[in-house]
Parts: sequence; C-alpha cells; structure tokens
Amino acid sequence: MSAANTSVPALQCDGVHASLGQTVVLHGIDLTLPAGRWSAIVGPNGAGKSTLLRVLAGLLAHDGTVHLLGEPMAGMPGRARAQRLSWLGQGGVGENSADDLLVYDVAMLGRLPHQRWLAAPSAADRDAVERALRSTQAWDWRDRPLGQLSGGERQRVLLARALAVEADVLLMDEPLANLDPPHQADWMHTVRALVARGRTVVSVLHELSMALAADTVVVMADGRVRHHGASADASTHRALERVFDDRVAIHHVADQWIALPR
Ligand SMILES: Nc1ncnc2c1ncn2[C@@H]1O[C@H](COP(=O)(O)OP(=O)(O)OP(=O)(O)O)[C@@H](O)[C@H]1O
Repeated sequence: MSAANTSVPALQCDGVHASLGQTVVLHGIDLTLPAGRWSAIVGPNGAGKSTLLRVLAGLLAHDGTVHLLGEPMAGMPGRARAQRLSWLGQGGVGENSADDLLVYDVAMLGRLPHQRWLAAPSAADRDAVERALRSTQAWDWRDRPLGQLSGGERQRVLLARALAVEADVLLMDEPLANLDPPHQADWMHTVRALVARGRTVVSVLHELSMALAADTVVVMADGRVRHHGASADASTHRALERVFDDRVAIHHVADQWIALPR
C-alpha cells in the first residue's frame, strides 16, 4: 500500500461529542492529527482518551464529523475504512473470544479487509502475516492457541494482527500494556519504522516518557483536548504537568524527555 499523502491530515475531528450510556464523555473535540507522524494521546484516568480513539476508529456513534485521510468517515464503506485504518484495542480481538484461534490465524484476521468473501489467503496475505509476526517476534508461536500465551505475548500477537492490515493509519489503545521494557522499545522502533514509511500512528499511552518520544502529544482532561503540540515544546510539557495536577515533572535527560512523578 502506498504511503499516505502527508499534506492531508490523517484524521480530523470537528465538534465531536460522544456519550456512553447517559453520560456525555467527549465535549466538542476539534483535533487535526497529521499524516506520516506518530501522535500520542495522554491524560488522567477517565479523560476520554479511549473514547476518542474509538470515535476516530469509527467504532462509536458521535455528533460532529470525523475525516479519515480527507474523506468523511460517515458513509465510508466499512471495507474501505478497514483497509486504511487499523485498530488495536485494549481488549484485543473481541476480548477473549479469539482464545481458541491459533496465533497465525489471529494475525490473518488483519488481512480480512483485503480478502474476497470466503477466498483463501493469497501469497500477499501470507507474506504480510509472516512479516507482521516476525516484526513482533511472535512467529515462533504461530501454531499455538492465543489463549495459551502470557499477557505480553498476546499483546505482541495482537499488534502483529494490526500491522498485518498494512493500513495507512494505525490506532492503538495502550499498546504497551503487559510489554516488558525491551518489547516496549521494540514497539517504539516499529512505530518509528512505520512513520518513516509515511504511515500514521495514533496511540493512547499512560507511559508519559514514551508519549514524549512521539512527534505530537494530545493532552486530554475531562472529555476535552487541553493541548496539542510538539512533544519537545515547553507548552506541551506545561499542559501535561497541569492536567496531572503538577504531580509529574518533565526533564531532559540523555537527549530525551522523561516524565517523573513528584
Ligand atoms: N458505559 C459507560 N457509561 C457511562 N460512562 C462511561 C461508560 N464507560 C466509560 N464511561 C466513562 O467515560 C469516561 C471516559 O472513559 P475513557 O475510557 O474514554 O477514559 P480514558 O481516558 O481512556 O481512561 P483510562 O486512562 O482510565 O483508560 C470515564 O469517566 C468513564 O467512567
């Protein structure tokens, strides 16, 4: 798949409101996420980060408009959207419903948007799945049921499924959950490689130091975007410290930004 045209935003929200049950959770989100960049969404628990990501993925009804790569998401055929936008949710594939599937077949689910109804996987599908599983070091588990893996191993398989889509835009909700430090670093290298190829990554992250390695940081609180700026900007650091009630401080250490509790 070709790299996205970086002059068109990957995702754009205008006046997005969304409710869960009777509760309004997103209160008028205006946000433009650049193509060919890695954006991190951060903020306190309950800020609305996952809800916003679900709206961006087209998974949650909302008021307002969302554009994906310049086209209105509303009315976009599901298959076209699924080819351009890949999703890694917190629970993974249907929570635990995929536990009986083999790792290889889980990753192959990522190819569904590219396959004809009931058609056997093509050589391109098999190549994409192998590439994805190898890139998350999950290839050796390909014949094991997903349910027999540890939390971190499972997360790497679900990441492989998201990568196998080979979509222009990848949305990931807490992708580092359960990953040990080396695999967190691997995840970041994977993201950097995707971005170098023109892909867009949008990730909800609780690890603030990891978020500060992104290109842009979206700071949320109380269902609103409080700030969106470059990760190196002092205004971004200030906004981050403020939404966490100054309980974190951001430092520049060894050529990277680090958030420490205080
Ligand atoms: N089904 C629901 N009905 C009503 N309110 C809900 C429902 N699900 C979530 N909420 C509320 O919506 C708000 C936003 O939730 P969301 O999961 O988007 O936050 P978040 O920023 O991702 O939080 P966290 O960092 O804890 O994962 C929270 O206050 C939450 O309590």
